[in-house]
Amino acid sequence: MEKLTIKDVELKGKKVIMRVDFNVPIKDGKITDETRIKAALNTIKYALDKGAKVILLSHLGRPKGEKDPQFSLKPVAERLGELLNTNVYFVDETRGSKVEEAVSELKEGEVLVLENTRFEKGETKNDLELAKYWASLADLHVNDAFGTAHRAHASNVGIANFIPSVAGFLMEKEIEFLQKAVENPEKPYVVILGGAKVSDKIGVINNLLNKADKILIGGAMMFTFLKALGKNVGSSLVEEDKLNVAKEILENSKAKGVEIVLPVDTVIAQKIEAGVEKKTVKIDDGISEGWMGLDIGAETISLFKEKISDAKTIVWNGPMGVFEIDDFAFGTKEVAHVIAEVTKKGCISIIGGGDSAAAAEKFGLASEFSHVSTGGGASLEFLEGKELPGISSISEKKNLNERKFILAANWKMNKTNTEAAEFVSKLVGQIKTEDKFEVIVCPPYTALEKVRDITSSSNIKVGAQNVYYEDKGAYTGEISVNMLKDIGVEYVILGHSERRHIFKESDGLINKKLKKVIVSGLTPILCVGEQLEEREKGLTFNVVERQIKEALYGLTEEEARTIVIAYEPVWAIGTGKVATPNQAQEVHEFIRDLLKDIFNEEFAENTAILYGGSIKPNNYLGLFGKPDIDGGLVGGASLTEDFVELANIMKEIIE
Ligand SMILES: Nc1ncnc2c1ncn2[C@@H]1O[C@H](COP(=O)(O)OP(=O)(O)O)[C@@H](O)[C@H]1O
Ligand SMILES: O=C(OP(=O)(O)O)[C@H](O)COP(=O)(O)O
Repeated sequence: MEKLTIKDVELKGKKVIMRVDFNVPIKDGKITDETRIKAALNTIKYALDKGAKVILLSHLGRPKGEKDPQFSLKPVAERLGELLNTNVYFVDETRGSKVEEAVSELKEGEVLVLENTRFEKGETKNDLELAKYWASLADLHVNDAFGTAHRAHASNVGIANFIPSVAGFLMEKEIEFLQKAVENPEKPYVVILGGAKVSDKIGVINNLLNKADKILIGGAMMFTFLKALGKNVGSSLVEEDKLNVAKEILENSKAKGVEIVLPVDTVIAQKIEAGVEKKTVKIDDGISEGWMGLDIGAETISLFKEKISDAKTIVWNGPMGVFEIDDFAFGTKEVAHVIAEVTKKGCISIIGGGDSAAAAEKFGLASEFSHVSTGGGASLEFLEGKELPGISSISEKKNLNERKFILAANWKMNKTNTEAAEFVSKLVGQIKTEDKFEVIVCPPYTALEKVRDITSSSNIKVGAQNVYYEDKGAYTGEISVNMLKDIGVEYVILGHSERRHIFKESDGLINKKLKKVIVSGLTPILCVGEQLEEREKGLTFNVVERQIKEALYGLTEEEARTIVIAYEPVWAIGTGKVATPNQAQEVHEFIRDLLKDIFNEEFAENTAILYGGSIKPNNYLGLFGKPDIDGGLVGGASLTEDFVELANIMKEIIE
């Protein structure tokens, strides 16, 4: 599954709330490394050039949910204006009238920075009320904050519950490079780990043991491994509680045929300070008490160079020594140079880590790498194979050969024949699906034939909103399947919540209707969904499971194969309340797993599961961007030209 990016959506005139990671080091009010600001410029400029009204959100440092001047984004906003060479508005608030006024005055092509998101208590708690507020300021969310992707916060994750969230260019690039390193790295694949803590990197090492050919370990973390091997490491930085873990990793690496390369010499000193006495000792000779290893030695640099020389993929996380002090920067510098050299020969080299990136910048080598990640923790967790919440919350592109996608209109008891003919004639002229998805219009019975006549020259199909299961007879007011087939109807909605709760249709009756529709060669759209009090009692899955099992009772896999399912939470139908994309996805996933249990994996994967309930153009991308939502059963919005906009949204994101 690929993520939707800013390039896949319309921006002109839209209010775009963009989450960036401007968490830059600031000393005495001065930004000491602006890598992260520069990394976001492409996306910001693109949005502005397309005529969007851009509202930037970011955190800075770790204020504890209250205003703290030392963490104000004001200096960042000023620097951004210089880098963009344009006026950047700044509001020293995170919500309220000043924010709303500034947003309302924003013109196309202008940018506004709001104050530090972490001045809000709800930010780090992923408070949905706060997320909903920020979402209310805009039409679209662009997530370009890769460095924050391992955090599930309101401004990068919660917000995606309320408006569509797409990836910015930085996010897209980070995912592309790190995915390559995790999923299908070209070999030989060499991982170089350093930095201060084994505990930070254990997950990476264990995950990469399944992929890497060699893992080179420097930095402070080498001493935990060396001590685990019985070496005397003096007063070097060791994580005593990780000695067994280190032993396990060394054992695992042998079992997996991965070569773990440890330093053979180290530069030692008695203090971490510039200008102190230092010397190089062989690891096998041991380090005296009071001395600590602060860099890898010359022999180790040669050894690492030889191990790196034929690499086709390199991931580097963590400096080889205390690179901030020149006395102990040589190992990091030399390793960076070697990586730059092999990169020139076609190796894919990725730096994943804030300090490693800073080291590359320090030696003027950052541009020599294939990719320098802007996220330390985020790239680490990505390399560990973890799912990052700030990535999974971004809407996904849909792939044509995945399964059938459908946009269905349930007009309910609306539109006379004349109104129906007039409206559907417009739809025929405006809806172009490019064969990417099915469009079905379900008018009242009285308009079925007329609508079928008008749509027969298009690829819009027609469906009924109900049917009876008998072929004919004394069933006043009912319609038979044959009557529908006779006028070219192909789909039938069954079990809609209004049929169930207003007209008291039972699961048993729905089962009979479903069988009749299927045996007659029409396609059923089976509606299921819980009522508010059932959801509040935590019975959603129980209700949906019962409705599906009862409806499918007695049907073989072959007979049920054509079925379409529509999950319509009753509390969201016609109420203006819409299930959040995550709420809907959760139930869709449950339904797909239930179909797997009832029939099999293939059946479940091939069944279209539509969402229904207050779908509107401003929430549809977020819903349809979820992996198990295959389209919509649209009520109110299908009676207006919003329906055309919904079709256009689907066209944009199905590739
Ligand atoms: N031998 C060492 N002894 C003590 N600290 C070290 C040593 N080698 C590296 N470090 C420290 O490790 C820190 C960076 O580690 P880490 O945060 O894991 O890197 P990254 O941010 O790239 O993931 C640096 O501040 C560096 O000074
Ligand atoms: O600097 C960051 O992470 P990193 O130090 O792991 O690169 C991100 O901006 C996240 O900040 P946080 O770790 O305070 O949540």
